[in-house]
Amino acid sequence: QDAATATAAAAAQAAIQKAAQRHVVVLATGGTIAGAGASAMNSASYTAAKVPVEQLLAGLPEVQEVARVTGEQVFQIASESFTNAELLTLAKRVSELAKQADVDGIVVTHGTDTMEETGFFLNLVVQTDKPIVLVGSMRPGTAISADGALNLLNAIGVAASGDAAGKGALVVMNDEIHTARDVAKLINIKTGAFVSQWGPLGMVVEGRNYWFRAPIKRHTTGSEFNIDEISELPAVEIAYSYGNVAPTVVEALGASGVKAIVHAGTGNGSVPNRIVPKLTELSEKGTIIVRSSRVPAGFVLRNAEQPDDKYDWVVAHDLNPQKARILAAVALTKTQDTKELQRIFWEY
Ligand SMILES: NC(=O)CC[C@H](N)C(=O)O
Repeated sequence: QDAATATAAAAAQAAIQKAAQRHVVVLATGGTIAGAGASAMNSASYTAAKVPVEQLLAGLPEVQEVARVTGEQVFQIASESFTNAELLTLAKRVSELAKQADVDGIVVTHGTDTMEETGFFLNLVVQTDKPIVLVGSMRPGTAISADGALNLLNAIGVAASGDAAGKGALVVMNDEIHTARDVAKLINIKTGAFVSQWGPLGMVVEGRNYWFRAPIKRHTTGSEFNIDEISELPAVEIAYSYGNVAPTVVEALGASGVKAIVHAGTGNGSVPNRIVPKLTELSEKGTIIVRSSRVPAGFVLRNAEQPDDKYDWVVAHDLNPQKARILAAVALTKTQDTKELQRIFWEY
């Protein structure tokens, strides 16, 4: 028994040492994980995107046991202010690093507000099997029970582990490993903010990954999209529906010349009677209409609630409106054909 225990302990130690030799690059973009508040009591009132990556890593000496880590400050912003320009810059940098033989994994520190959008974008366009792990925090490092340190340590550990390879872009938060494709920020204020409606892929406990499932949708090396060939993203905007919604927003979006409108519909992607003729008019003129839902779980069925075949609309499958925006923009870099766009929405 003792011999077996000693052998297992030695094997675990050897695995840790091997992982510690792996090189993980931390690309820092800002958010609460780099936030600072006035006092330890400030868990929700603070300034995001203050602390530079060197300081984040210096405050976490434990990472040296997990990987050889280098930091790079890409941006220092709150993630609600991300634009397509930041998405492109970041994805191109991730792609470059992934091609380097001396890089084993990439971590992106990010504000939590739009982490699901950036994560899904990287999942779609970076052609690599190396782990890409997004991480953030809900409390700034200055707060009591700040969650950033363990989240970052876990993210670096996942990025350094061989077992995270080939699973696409991941989000590691609150001890859970999620596919960036499924995960969404569904709770604000609380540290358990991120939920995947189809469940997390696994958990990290005491530096070890425990996997329970793998993504089935196309991503990274299985994707037909490549950031190295994308220099611009077309304008795609979201129109939100609710009782008494006026056609003003849809009309303004149409007039602005957007390439696609994601309709964040009610229920199963239902569209108010006043909005339907506005959207059909736009799709007849060539604007792509993607029917999504403001309901955070479930999925939109083609030709249920609205005759998508007749109107030549696309349904967003289970993607929430903000993720549907990302996929529509990426897909439109390759095709304007609605049948092709619908295929892409089923497959990714
Ligand atoms: N918890 C957070 O990271 C939110 C901070 C900020 N709004 C952002 O998304 O960057």
